[in-house]
Amino acid sequence: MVSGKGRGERILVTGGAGFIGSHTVVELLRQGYKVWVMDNLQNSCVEALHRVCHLVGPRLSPNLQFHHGDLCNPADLDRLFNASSSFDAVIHFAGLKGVGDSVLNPLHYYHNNIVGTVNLFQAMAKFNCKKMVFSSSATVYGQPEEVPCAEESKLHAMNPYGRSKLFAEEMGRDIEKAGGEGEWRMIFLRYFNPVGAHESGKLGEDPRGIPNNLMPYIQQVAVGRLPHLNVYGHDYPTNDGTAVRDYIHVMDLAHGHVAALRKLFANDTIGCTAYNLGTGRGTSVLEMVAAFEKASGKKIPIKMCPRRPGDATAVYASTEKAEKELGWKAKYGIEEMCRDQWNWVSNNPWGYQGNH
Ligand SMILES: NC(=O)c1ccc[n+]([C@@H]2O[C@H](COP(=O)([O-])OP(=O)(O)OC[C@H]3O[C@@H](n4cnc5c(N)ncnc54)[C@H](O)[C@@H]3O)[C@@H](O)[C@H]2O)c1
Ligand SMILES: O=c1ccn([C@@H]2O[C@H](COP(=O)(O)OP(=O)(O)O[C@H]3O[C@H](CO)[C@@H](O)[C@H](O)[C@H]3O)[C@@H](O)[C@H]2O)c(=O)[nH]1
Repeated sequence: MVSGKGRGERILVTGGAGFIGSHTVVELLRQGYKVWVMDNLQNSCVEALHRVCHLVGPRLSPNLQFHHGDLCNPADLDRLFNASSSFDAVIHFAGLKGVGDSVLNPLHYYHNNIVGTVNLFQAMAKFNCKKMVFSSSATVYGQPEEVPCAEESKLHAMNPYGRSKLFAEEMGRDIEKAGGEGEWRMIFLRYFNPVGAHESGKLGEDPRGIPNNLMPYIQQVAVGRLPHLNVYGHDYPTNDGTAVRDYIHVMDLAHGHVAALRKLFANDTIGCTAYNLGTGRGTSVLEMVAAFEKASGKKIPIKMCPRRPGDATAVYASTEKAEKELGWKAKYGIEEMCRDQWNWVSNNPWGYQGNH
């Protein structure tokens, strides 16, 4: 069990204006860290960070600095590392995340996610900041041969997005191996399906365009932006025929990042280690729809459709390693995820920027 508050360590958070990043920044500030967000706002807006400041209040908000910059531009990284006299650790969220989009635009994904990560590693090496928490994904398990997915399972990417996560992990392992003992410390957090929102209703997921993922799609149906939910596949060998996933509350993820940071600072033999962040529980698409209807009091019309190519039947996490080594365990269930997601979307039906 790794515990204790941050002692003012200086943390660079790439992609910190995004969905998971903004929720994590709230927790980092509350735990006493000093945070620099670097984001090019290609899938987010600065309003999310204004709200973070509002949530943590005037005492802690001066500990957050925003730097508009692109990881694909090494000069942006150099400027930031120079201006801040380097960092104690980096949490690397920045990346593009659309599975289907990555199949259509592979070069765009490799450029942004791989070149961006190479540049970040180079800046970290140059400025001697060698601790990183990286946003990996359950996507590195591909179509899992066995569930629950354990960290030592075979890794297999099925699309350019997944390959960009797997390559980044492999890159990290190579860099760590090439360094001296204890020189680099890296934790790869493999998230399952992040959903929900901050309990205040001030922060949440605000995707651009038509959402690809289940919960953002449901939330837009609930507020009348979309007419119905397409349920992809109703002939899976599951209890109700729909696919099963491990949904995890974004605030549980935020706490998972704080636990990972503490581990990085406390343990000089961590090397490169991967942890699943999931609940260990599987929920079907129809169960998720029912839970959201209950939380919101809204009917979500559905249309049964064929399976979405590439989707697995059931994916959920083995959670033992994170529990044992990070002292972290998800607290929230699907009721709280749906409650907080509804609170966010009912207060912000058009996201951060109003009616756009
Ligand atoms: N949300 C999920 O379902 C999920 C699941 C598993 C893993 N992940 C990973 O977690 C991370 C965060 O995901 P999210 O859901 O918060 O996504 P998000 O799109 O909301 O946040 C990503 C942020 O990174 C920024 N960004 C992207 N490329 C950048 C670049 N080159 N330079 C600077 N900033 C850049 C974007 O503007 C955005 O603010 C991503 O790496 C994603 O692949 C997400
Ligand atoms: O409109 C929709 C959207 C999704 N689904 C289904 O809902 C389930 C969950 O889908 P989705 O929310 O898209 O998540 P995943 O396909 O499990 O992938 C997410 O979770 C992975 C594991 O973390 C990440 O790697 C991916 O980036 C992220 O998109 C799947 O069975 C989908 O077929 C629908 O039925 N209708």
